[in-house]
Amino acid sequence: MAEATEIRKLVYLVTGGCGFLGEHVVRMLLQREPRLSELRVFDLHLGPWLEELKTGPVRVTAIQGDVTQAHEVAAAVAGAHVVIHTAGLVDVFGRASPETIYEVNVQGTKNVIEACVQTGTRFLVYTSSMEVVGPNIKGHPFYRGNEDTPYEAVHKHPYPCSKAQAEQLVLEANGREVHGGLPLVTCALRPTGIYGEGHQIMRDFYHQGLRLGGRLFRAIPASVEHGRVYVGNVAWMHVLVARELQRQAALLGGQVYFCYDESPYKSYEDFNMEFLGPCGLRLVETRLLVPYWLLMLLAALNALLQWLLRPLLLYAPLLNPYTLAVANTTFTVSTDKARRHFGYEPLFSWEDSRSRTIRWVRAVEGSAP
Ligand SMILES: NC(=O)C1=CN([C@@H]2O[C@H](COP(=O)(O)OP(=O)(O)OC[C@H]3O[C@@H](n4cnc5c(N)ncnc54)[C@H](O)[C@@H]3O)[C@@H](O)[C@H]2O)C=CC1
Ligand SMILES: CC(C)CCC[C@@H](C)[C@H]1CC[C@H]2[C@@H]3[C@H](O)CC4=CC(=O)CC[C@]4(C)[C@H]3CC[C@]12C
Repeated sequence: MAEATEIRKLVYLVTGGCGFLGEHVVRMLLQREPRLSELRVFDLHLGPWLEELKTGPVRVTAIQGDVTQAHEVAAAVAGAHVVIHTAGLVDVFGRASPETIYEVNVQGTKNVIEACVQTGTRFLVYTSSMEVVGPNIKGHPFYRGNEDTPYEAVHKHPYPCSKAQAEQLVLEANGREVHGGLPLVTCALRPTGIYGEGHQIMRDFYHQGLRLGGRLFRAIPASVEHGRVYVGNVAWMHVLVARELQRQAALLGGQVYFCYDESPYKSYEDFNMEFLGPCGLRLVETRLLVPYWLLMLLAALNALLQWLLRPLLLYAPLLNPYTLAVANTTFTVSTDKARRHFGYEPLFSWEDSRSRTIRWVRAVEGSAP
């Protein structure tokens, strides 16, 4: 017992800790970070599930707050040893304005960095995204690329632009002197498309399939490959990199790492069918019926309708020119940088990730869309 209290001395803060990824990071920290004494969970919207975590040996502090408010962030960061900054506005559908996306993703990240500097917090892990690299607006494929693969990263959409700016801020902050005189140590993780328990878009596809009588219609050629990564492995990578950042600051500081695991490379739709198939949906081949030019036209029409209807209502369908371009461009990563630098191995095998996700989709069955 004395030993346990001696070991438990670290305070971690997870921003966005009630989101899809954030919840997994929070739970993973409680399971796999034995040196944790307090876990602060900061989010705009706190989840009721946090209550059940408050009975364990780690003090779980729920903080309702907004990353765009510098004073709220500084208050939450003060006294924390490590910050894992996953909070972000993930919007590629036009639900939020570009200004709001920048405010949350860029200004929010600036606030987190400044809070670390002001309060003396030394270790910052940022959840970036593969989107900071691509796919680019030209639709160039990124095939089995790694952190050093040259790629023309040209973006226009506010989400990837904001993530790229925020990532750069985090990396540039590495080495800055924090309150107390020691250097800040930062790094960024770049997940590809995350899937697993709690994945809202998977839930939407599932309900859409149910509404269409158990069918989904193929829109994208099966030859277009996407890199996907299981949420539990992304969470595990955050826990591990946060730990190793403290041990190997010189090696890990200022670095970026793609998040990867053993999930197979497949088209976005074929990959989703790995889970939706066993839950009773089937993918109907419609390539001949829906040619790509027609999809582009529909996507452009959706964008126009979104713009025209904006004063009256929010029209934000899944299909728009940006999501179509991303869905239709091969983007896969193949790297071992995280293994070499901090000994990362996926915690969940593909089989395990798949069965956990299927179990979750089955549980979603019957729940309201
Ligand atoms: N979902 C995906 O496939 C990928 C996500 N990411 C990144 O991972 C991070 C987490 O994403 P998800 O869990 O998918 O999204 P999410 O929307 O489920 O979680 C984001 C969390 O941030 C919180 N948040 C948003 N604005 C906030 C604000 N102003 N102040 C405080 N909290 C705020 C939300 O309430 C939410 O709980 C994001 O930074 C995202 O860019 C990166 C790659 C892929
Ligand atoms: C109906 C269309 C033809 C197909 C729609 C699928 C799209 C909604 C999704 C295809 C690829 C997804 C993106 C990709 O996984 C990379 C991402 C990384 C992030 O950081 C955030 C999410 C996303 C942009 C993800 C969003 C949905 C897709 C565009």
